[in-house]
Amino acid sequence: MNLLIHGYGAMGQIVEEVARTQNLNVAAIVSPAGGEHPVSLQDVEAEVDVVIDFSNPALLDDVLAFGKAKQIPLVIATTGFSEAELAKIEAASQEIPIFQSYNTSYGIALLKQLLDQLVPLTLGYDIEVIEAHHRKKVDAPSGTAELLARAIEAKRDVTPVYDRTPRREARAADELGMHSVRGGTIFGEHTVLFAGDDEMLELKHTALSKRVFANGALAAAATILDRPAGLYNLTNLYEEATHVTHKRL
Ligand SMILES: NC(=O)C1=CN([C@@H]2O[C@H](COP(=O)(O)OP(=O)(O)OC[C@H]3O[C@@H](n4cnc5c(N)ncnc54)[C@H](OP(=O)(O)O)[C@@H]3O)[C@@H](O)[C@H]2O)C=CC1
Ligand SMILES: O=C(O)C1=N[C@H](C(=O)O)C[C@H](O)C1
Repeated sequence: MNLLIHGYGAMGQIVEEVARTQNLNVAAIVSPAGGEHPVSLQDVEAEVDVVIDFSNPALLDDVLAFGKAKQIPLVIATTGFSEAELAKIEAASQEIPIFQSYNTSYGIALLKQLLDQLVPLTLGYDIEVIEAHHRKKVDAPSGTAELLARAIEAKRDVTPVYDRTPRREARAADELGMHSVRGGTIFGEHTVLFAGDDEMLELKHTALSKRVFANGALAAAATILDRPAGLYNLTNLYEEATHVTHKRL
């Protein structure tokens, strides 16, 4: 697998490190910051089989154009896309295989499976999503919090509420509160809180390093390499992703 890493910030650098420990060939690195690497996908000359993107939504058009021109699969792990940008990803996936997920850890895939089963049983409980990340994170709420919100919305008639500041009124039953904490070096915590009368139930995922995301992205890359065009995520790659992401580093 000749890998191209697009975005060479905190995650791009960890993907490179993990790829090398797995003896994968990092054929090219594109770093908008420059340095020793090309700053743009247009400058890549190496033979590439798959792209792993941990960058910024501003670069989405470049990533999709590159994948389509080369007819190679993309792993898009960047967060913070608008609905229009997600629609562009879906449209491009008609031409090439694209794995897109706001969280590439296996634990979040498991959490989503749990929510699919649990949320229909929680009528009468108020649901809130609380996420915490490092001080450098620019998007809020996290992509994962949005992913979890979509999973909850699919199973219960709730509407996300991002800010209660301008209101002075009691919480409605159909609210889905979304909360972001930023500070320090927190790798990523996501809690789904079910608050009932005189009791609370919490489902919580904690990333203990950034390697968990790199490992999942590499597993996704290996898995979609030979897939037909289409849009993939950890749910529809569930079976295949299981054994790969559980491999010990
Ligand atoms: N799906 C998942 O499991 C995970 C997703 N992520 C997501 O991946 C993305 C990257 O995370 P991380 O590596 O921590 O972030 P960093 O800020 O450390 O790195 C981002 C990279 O994108 C480039 N970049 C940022 N903004 C722009 C811009 N406007 N135009 C051009 N280039 C830009 C940066 O270049 P420069 O250095 O020049 O600014 C850098 O190479 C984020 O969206 C994050 O939420 C992160 C972890 C897990
Ligand atoms: O920026 C991060 O660090 C992370 N971003 C992703 C998100 O927005 O959900 C995934 C993970 O939580 C780390």
